[in-house]
Amino acid sequence: MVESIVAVKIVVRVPCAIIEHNGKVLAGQRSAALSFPLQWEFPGGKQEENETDEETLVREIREELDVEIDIVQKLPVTTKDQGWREIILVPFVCNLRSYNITLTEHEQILWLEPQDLPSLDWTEADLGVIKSYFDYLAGKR
Ligand SMILES: Nc1nc2c([nH]c(=O)n2[C@@H]2O[C@H](COP(=O)(O)OP(=O)(O)OP(=O)(O)O)[C@@H](O)[C@H]2O)c(=O)[nH]1
Repeated sequence: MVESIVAVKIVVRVPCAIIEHNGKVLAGQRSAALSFPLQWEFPGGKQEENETDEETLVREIREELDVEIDIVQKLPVTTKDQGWREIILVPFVCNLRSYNITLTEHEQILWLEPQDLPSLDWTEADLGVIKSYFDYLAGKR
């Protein structure tokens, strides 16, 4: 008998927010207790069943930062193969409706000038997001 093993890779879609405010961009430091501890990311999270990208994003930002956002622009996705799963990061440029952020998951947040974003230790997938964001900014000039 011939047996075959079919490896099924989990694909996880993760909308994330590039939040702009007064010319700066919000970066979130992941909790020491999570995967990729203390690395930096754009807030967001895994899509749940029957959600659109935008619905996931609004829900995750409420959960993580307790704040409402307006979505300005969807940017090209970045994919990251993590071996057992593939992450599809879906970045959105966003604005804040109010400035009262309460952190529920992140160690800390920083507001950075766009050109200073690469100075942080980002999760690998975010390097593609930062590039997409720089392309977006260049297109606006
Ligand atoms: N929110 C967010 N997640 C990111 C970014 N970059 C990146 O690789 N990810 C990965 O996408 C997944 C998002 O999951 P999550 O935020 O809902 O929850 P989590 O960290 O507990 O997930 P995990 O424990 O499965 O890794 C994580 O594995 C996270 O490491 C990013 O910029 N923002």
